[in-house]
Amino acid sequence: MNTLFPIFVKLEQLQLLIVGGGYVGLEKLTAVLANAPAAPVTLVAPEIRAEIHALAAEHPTVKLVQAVYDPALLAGNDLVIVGTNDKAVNRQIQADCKARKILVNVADTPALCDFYLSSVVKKGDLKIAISTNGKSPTFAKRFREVLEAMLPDTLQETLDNLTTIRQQLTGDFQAKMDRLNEITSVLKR
Ligand SMILES: C[C@@]1(CC(=O)O)C2=NC(=C\c3[nH]c(c(CCC(=O)O)c3CC(=O)O)Cc3[nH]c(c(CC(=O)O)c3CCC(=O)O)/C=C3\N/C(=C\2)[C@@H](CCC(=O)O)[C@]3(C)CC(=O)O)/[C@H]1CCC(=O)O
Ligand SMILES: NC(=O)c1ccc[n+]([C@@H]2O[C@H](COP(=O)([O-])OP(=O)(O)OC[C@H]3O[C@@H](n4cnc5c(N)ncnc54)[C@H](O)[C@@H]3O)[C@@H](O)[C@H]2O)c1
Repeated sequence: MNTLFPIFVKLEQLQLLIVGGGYVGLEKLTAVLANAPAAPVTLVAPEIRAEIHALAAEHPTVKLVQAVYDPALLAGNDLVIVGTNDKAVNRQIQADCKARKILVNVADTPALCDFYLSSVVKKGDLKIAISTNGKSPTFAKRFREVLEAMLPDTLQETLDNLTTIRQQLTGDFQAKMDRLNEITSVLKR
């Protein structure tokens, strides 16, 4: 059974620390910025890939710290993503986060993660997060591609129209809900 509970997080209002500046650090930073380009992110590692430096140059809220992990770096962070190539370091960071009640993702060890990153389908304001419960990230990626190809480009127009209707509807809560359910029922056909 997949017991993961999906939520949509406002990263602009939170402090994220990424530990590791290799391929995994790059993959996770790219995923974060693709969704939340103005998220405050600190990435720490003694060696940081050139692509990460390029991303930081484009995103003023990204701060790079060229250093080995130190627990003092956790202060003030709400979320931590760990992706160093040293399993013992990854485990230590996870323990340090748990001691401070900071939510942590250890990219190469699902059992140590408080949360997983998901594969994200985007069409205008619509966002669909996909998880396979950690069973196959590659399936999640492929299924994202399938859904992206399926969704019409007119979707944003539909959402904009529904927003206008939502704002203009009068009556009590129940009456508004009935009307919105009626209007959107065409989507089921
Ligand atoms: C969705 C996505 C989001 C993102 O990262 O942005 C994501 N992984 C993606 C891609 C991807 N990751 C890997 C491959 C190589 C092929 C393969 O292994 O399948 C590919 C495919 C590729 O890159 O093409 C390797 C890998 N990943 C994990 C492990 C460890 C393990 O399983 O033990 C290993 C082995 C490492 C090793 O062998 O050393 C673990 C996790 N990866 C997750 C998310 C979480 C579960 C999500 C879920 O519930 O499905 C979880 C548990 C934790 C986390 O990372 O949050 C993103 C697709 C984005 C997109 O394109 O849409
Ligand atoms: N979840 C995923 O999506 C996923 C995908 C591929 C690989 N992995 C796993 O993640 C790990 C990292 O892979 P990679 O390809 O990014 O490795 P990499 O060699 O490209 O990068 C490792 C990074 O960790 C940093 N580092 C090492 N010790 C550190 C320390 N004490 N403090 C801070 N930073 C430190 C290095 O400076 C470097 O930036 C591997 O164990 C790999 O198996 C996970």
